[in-house]
Amino acid sequence: MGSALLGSKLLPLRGAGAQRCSRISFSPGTPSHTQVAHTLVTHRGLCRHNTAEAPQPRTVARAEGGGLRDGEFGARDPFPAEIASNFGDKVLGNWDTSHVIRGPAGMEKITGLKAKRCIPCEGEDVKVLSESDADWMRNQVPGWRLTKDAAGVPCLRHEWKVRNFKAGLELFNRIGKIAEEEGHHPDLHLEGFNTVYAQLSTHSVGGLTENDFIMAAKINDVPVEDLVPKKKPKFWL
Ligand SMILES: C[C@H](O)[C@H](O)[C@H]1CNC2=NC(N)=NC(=O)C2=N1
Repeated sequence: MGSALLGSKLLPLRGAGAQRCSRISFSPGTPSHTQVAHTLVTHRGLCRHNTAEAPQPRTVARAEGGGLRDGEFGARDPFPAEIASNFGDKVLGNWDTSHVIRGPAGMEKITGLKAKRCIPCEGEDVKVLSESDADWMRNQVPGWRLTKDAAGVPCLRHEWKVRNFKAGLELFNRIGKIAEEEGHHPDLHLEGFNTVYAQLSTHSVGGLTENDFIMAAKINDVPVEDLVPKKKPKFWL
């Protein structure tokens, strides 16, 4: 079985029958997706499927410079067996499923919303986002959904089930710490002793701004494993 090196992750490649992989590349995301330099690898080796054949010499994947060669990066070409299996009709998602291409681990620390800081809400640079911009940016804050608050103002909302009331207060504190650092504050609710929800909108302009998405991305990094109910191990008999 061959493998490819992307950043520091080794990706297993499952060949369907013996194939010589010349190059693995990755397809472009949505046009406005920030195309960042990926470590493009070339994989020279034999992607083997049946192990009956004698093992062939396999060169180690070699990482090349971060440039996007030939202007394309995308999923590797499908193997004949994958085409024959009609895999195109069986993949998950609908025609409009938007696939977010993730860069190598750690990249979001230097790009994207998490690396940004909120700007003063009263400044003239604070712009209300259009519905389509808000909808596109929502892709970068998994777990948050676009809705409206009680006053009908567009906002981002995230809900957590916590172990108990005390855990809910602790979650408030962890989120509050970020809000104080950023000078941008969510509305926090703790209901029924174990349901926390946060709503983000920019009150000074009565709508959603980039500040709200920056906060949502940072709140997504808050550790909650010790606050949410322990996952019960599932045993399938
Ligand atoms: C002076 C202070 O920066 C402003 O009042 C900030 C505080 N936090 C804020 N948080 C949110 N969500 N919206 C605001 O308009 C806002 N304004």
